Amino acid sequence: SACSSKLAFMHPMWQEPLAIPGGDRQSPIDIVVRKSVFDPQLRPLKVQYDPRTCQQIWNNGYSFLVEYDDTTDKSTVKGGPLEDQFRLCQFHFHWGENNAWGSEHSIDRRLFPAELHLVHWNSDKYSLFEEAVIEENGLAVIAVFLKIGKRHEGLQKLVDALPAVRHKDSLVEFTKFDPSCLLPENIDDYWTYAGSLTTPPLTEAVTWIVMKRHIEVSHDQLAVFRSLLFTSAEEQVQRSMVNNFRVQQAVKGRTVRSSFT
Ligand SMILES: NS(=O)(=O)c1ncc[nH]1
Ligand SMILES: [Zn+2]
Repeated sequence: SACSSKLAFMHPMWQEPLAIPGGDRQSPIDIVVRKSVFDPQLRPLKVQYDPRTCQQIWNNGYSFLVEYDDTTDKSTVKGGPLEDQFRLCQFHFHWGENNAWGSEHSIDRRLFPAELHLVHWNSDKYSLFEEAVIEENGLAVIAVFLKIGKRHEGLQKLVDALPAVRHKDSLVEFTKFDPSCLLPENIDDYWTYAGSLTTPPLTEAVTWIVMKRHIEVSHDQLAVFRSLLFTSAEEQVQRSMVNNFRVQQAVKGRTVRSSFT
């Protein structure tokens, strides 16, 4: 699927572009729990992923992306804060050089060692990711925090494939992976807010759905993430792919809603 290959992940992200589109609903943010507002109208999230739509993993010089076939409505999310049905196009992670930081969002300033993003686009309204990426209600990203703990058996298949995409622009076939194994058992408790992509084009098209419950991965599994490189095989100087998160952005007038009290 072209859902993310066309998105130029400029890096390092810390060279923030001068002009940001709109600029009043940027991501990521710190979620201040006591300022979030419980919304009883938020429905449970309905996630339906088909592992047969899993296609490949590639290193785009910013993160590694697991890409899904998004030409049909086989892997979708709806419900929750979403009015429409959204198609999964890819998932990726953000992580730190150590376990003290790495996530893009934080909860009352608490950072996690890593954060999973499952990226979906509004297939009720648009026919391509590229169309949806510039529209206000075009995208929905589910974020899940990772904590260091017991080994995540479902993640291991992905970890084992990472050495094959060590360098920027490397790609391998990767199939039959069900990303619902990366969701916490309880997906009914989440925060949601209107935000943006955290990598270029930084468009303000995202309904963020940040899970309250985290998942656990082992120290060794996360160490393999850190063995990836930002740089391509040809480059003289190799740079470890770590700290690939964006600086947090101002909340401005936004309200973060919670699906739980
Ligand atoms: N990190 S993010 O999920 O906001 C994203 N997905 C595609 C481009 N940027
Ligand atoms: Zn992301």
